[in-house]
Parts: sequence; structure tokens; C-alpha cells
Amino acid sequence: MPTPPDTSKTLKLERYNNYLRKFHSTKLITASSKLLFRATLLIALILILFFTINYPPLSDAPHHVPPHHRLHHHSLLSTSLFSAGGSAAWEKQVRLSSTPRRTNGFSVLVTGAAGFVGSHCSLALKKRGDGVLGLDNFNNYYDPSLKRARQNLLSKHQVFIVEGDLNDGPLLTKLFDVVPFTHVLHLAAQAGVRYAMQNPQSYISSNIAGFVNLLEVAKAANPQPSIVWASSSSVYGLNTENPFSERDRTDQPASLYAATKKAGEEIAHTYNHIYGLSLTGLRFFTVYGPWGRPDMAYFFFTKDILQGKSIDIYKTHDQKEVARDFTYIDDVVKGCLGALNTAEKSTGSGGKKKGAAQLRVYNLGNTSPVPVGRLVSILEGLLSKKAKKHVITMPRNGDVPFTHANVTLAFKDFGYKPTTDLSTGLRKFVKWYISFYGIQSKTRKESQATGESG
Ligand SMILES: O=C(O)[C@H]1O[C@H](OP(=O)(O)OP(=O)(O)OC[C@H]2O[C@@H](n3ccc(=O)[nH]c3=O)[C@H](O)[C@@H]2O)[C@H](O)[C@@H](O)[C@@H]1O
Repeated sequence: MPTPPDTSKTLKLERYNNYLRKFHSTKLITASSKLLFRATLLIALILILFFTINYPPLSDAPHHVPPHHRLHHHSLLSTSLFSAGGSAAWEKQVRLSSTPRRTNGFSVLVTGAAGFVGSHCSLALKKRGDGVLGLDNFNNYYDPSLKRARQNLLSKHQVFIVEGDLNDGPLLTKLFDVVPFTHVLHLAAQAGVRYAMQNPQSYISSNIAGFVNLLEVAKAANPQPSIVWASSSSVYGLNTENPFSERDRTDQPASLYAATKKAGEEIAHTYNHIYGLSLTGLRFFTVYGPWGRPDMAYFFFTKDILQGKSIDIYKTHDQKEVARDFTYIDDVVKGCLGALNTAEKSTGSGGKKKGAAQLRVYNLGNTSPVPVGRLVSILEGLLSKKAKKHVITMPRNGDVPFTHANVTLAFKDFGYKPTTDLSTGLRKFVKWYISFYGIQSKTRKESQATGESG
């Protein structure tokens, strides 16, 4: 029998070759994974750099950027969501702020919470035990530092304001995913009658596009919230009935601002009709008071009188005095809370209407118009300083000659009854103004001693 060939040497050689092959392939894999890791790192760095340059966070946007330019940036939403949303700490803050502390308390999303009416309502709701989450884009229509000061005040009362825009759909959706809001108090808007001639687009962006965006998210939410929102006395436009009743015509707006608020009322009708959203519009009448808006006449008249600057007092084209139904903030807050308390639940779910839902509009005014000249005299008395008055015919800027609210409906439905007259309300405003801006108002005596005229 032939002896089998001696294969021990060939076997050894093969084993050695196998070992070498394995060794090289492991080295190859290690080298290629290193390369892959480095490439990923490089791509990530490039992406971070790209996003930082192109989409700075809203808070970093320069204040000289006109408000409407900052409202359109849908891409900003991703930044606000990246930087704020999603993180466990952020969600915790959102939940904590919006959870009610009283039994059957509301969970309210207040848009425009760093604004004048928004900050007052947020505090009032929180104080009575409701959960409140604020939303505000802190735009620079007027001094944002005042909005920041209101935000500080709110944060002392455990109200958290999410910094974001109404047009940021994913952010709003995220908020509704985290919190089952029972109510929305929608006060975010581009306010001001005359500014609409300078920056018309900002009114479309906030008051129309932003409102629709909010309604889109609210209609899809489960549960759908009840919505109370700020319309305006300006919708009465060239109405000649006196006082203004909710039944009067509102199809003659005198400014684009008024037209966007009127559009809001019609849009509210549509969302109520199709999706069963419960909607209540409140027509505010020239609201004033502490923490107010610097763009409003009573506010900048105070500033200008104290600084010795002249002020323009408008008169109508037929030489009559212009008058407003100035309404004190505390009365308006009561009206807003009354409207929220009596708002019925929305009837839809998952974007589908299940039955008829509530649709309301109310005047929230003071029921006693005061001429602008009288407003100025009251301020002169409170500031112990004469105004340098410059009486001019009202420019054609969207203003209406007078406003006067009939509030019977709001009284009947939720007991709205304004109790603050203009002198009392302005006294409170001036007291706040002086303490907030740290100005020492001269007493009449001091003024006389220094020889200033009356
Ligand atoms: O109630 C409303 O619907 C509106 O009230 C105010 O609008 P307006 O009444 O025009 O308030 P101001 O801008 O403070 O003006 C008050 C009065 O002062 C007059 N005015 C204003 C500015 C000025 O330089 N001189 C002057 O006489 C106006 O004609 C007006 O009669 C708010 O600015 C709007 O946002 C709000 O929607």
C-alpha cells in the first residue's frame, strides 16, 4: 500500500497564510472604519456650521430687523424646536407651567404672553390656580426690554414663556403634543392702527397667517381647545351707530389693521363651521394701564410730556374732538376670564366636527368715551406738568373719529361690568410708569417754585 503523502508541511503553510489574510483584513477594516468616522465627523461639522450661519436662534436676531421679516421664517421653527423643544428639561418646564393647581382648573396656552394684555391675563389665570403656558416671539415692534421685564415678572409666578412664532407649525404641534390644553387665549398679534401703513405685511403675517396656523394646529389637536381671541373695536370702522353694538355693521374697516381683525372674525366662523372649534372673539376698546404698550397715545404722551416734547392731538376733519372709549386693563382681564369661564368645549376631534360648536363675539369697552384732549388734561394733572399741545387735523392714517362700546351682551353672558374711570386708571398707570422708568415727577409746588408755567 502506498504511503500517504506527508501533508504536515503544506497544512502548516496554509494555516500561516490564513492567519496572514485574517490579520490584513482586520487591519483593513480598522483603517476603513477610522476613515468613515472621520468623514462623518467632518460632515457633521459642516452641517452645524451651515445651520449656525443660516438659521440663528430667534433671540439672536438683530432688533433692527423689521418684525414681519422675523415672522415669515418658517425655518426658524426648526431652530426654536432644536434649541428648546425636545429636551427633557424643556418639556418639564412646559408641563409644570401648564398644569393647573386647582381641581378642574384650565390648562391655557396664552399667545402674546409677554404683551400687555397677555401678561396681565397670564398672571390672573395663574393666581387662581389655572395652568398657563405662554408663547411670544418677542419681536421689536416696540421696545423688547419691556416684554422681557414682563417675562421676568411672569417667571416669578411660575409662568413659562416659550419663545416662538405663531407661524411655526411644528413648534405649535409640539406644544399640543406635550400639553392637552383645554383653552387657548390668543392675544398675539400685530397691534396698532397707524403702523399698518408703514408695515402692512406684518399684519398679514401675524393676524391672518399666524391665526390660521394656530387654528390649523388647534383643530387637529385631541382634545381640541376652546379658543378666546383678541379682535378689536376698530372693526366698527366707519360705523355711525352709537354706541357700537355687536349687531352693527363691520364691513367698512378704516385701516388694514381693522381689516385683518375683521378677517380674523370671518376665519373664526369658518373653523367653527367646518371643524367644530369653540371660538370667542373679544373686541377690545383702547385698553390702557400699567405695563401698557409704548406705541399707544396715553403711553407716549406721558413720556413726551415728561421730556418737554410737543404732542400731536388729533381733531376730526369737521373740527370735532376725537374720542375713545378707553378701557382699563383690570376690567379687560375680567372680561377675558369671563369669556374663558363660559367658553363651551369644542366639538370636534382628530380634525373632524362632531356637532355644532359655540361661536361668539363681544365688545369689551368702558361705555364712556373720553376726548383725547381730556386724556391729555388728566395726564397733565397727574404729572404736574403742562403738555406742549399741537392740535392738528387727523392725518388719513386709518384712525376713526370715535369709539363707544355697548357691553350689554358681555354683561348678560358673563357679568362683564367695567368699573374703572379714565382718571383712576391713568393714576395707576402713571404710578407704574414712574416707578418702572425711575422718573421723579415734580410736584405742582416744585414746578411753581422753579417758575414753570402751570
Ligand atoms: O381699541 C382698539 O380697537 C385699538 O385701540 C388702540 O388703537 P387706538 O384707539 O387708535 O389707540 P391709540 O393709538 O392709543 O390712540 C388713542 C387716541 O389718540 C389719538 N392720537 C393718537 C396719536 C397721536 O399722536 N395723537 C392722537 O391724538 C388717536 O386718534 C386716538 O383717538 C390700539 O392701538 C389698537 O391695537 C386697538 O386694537
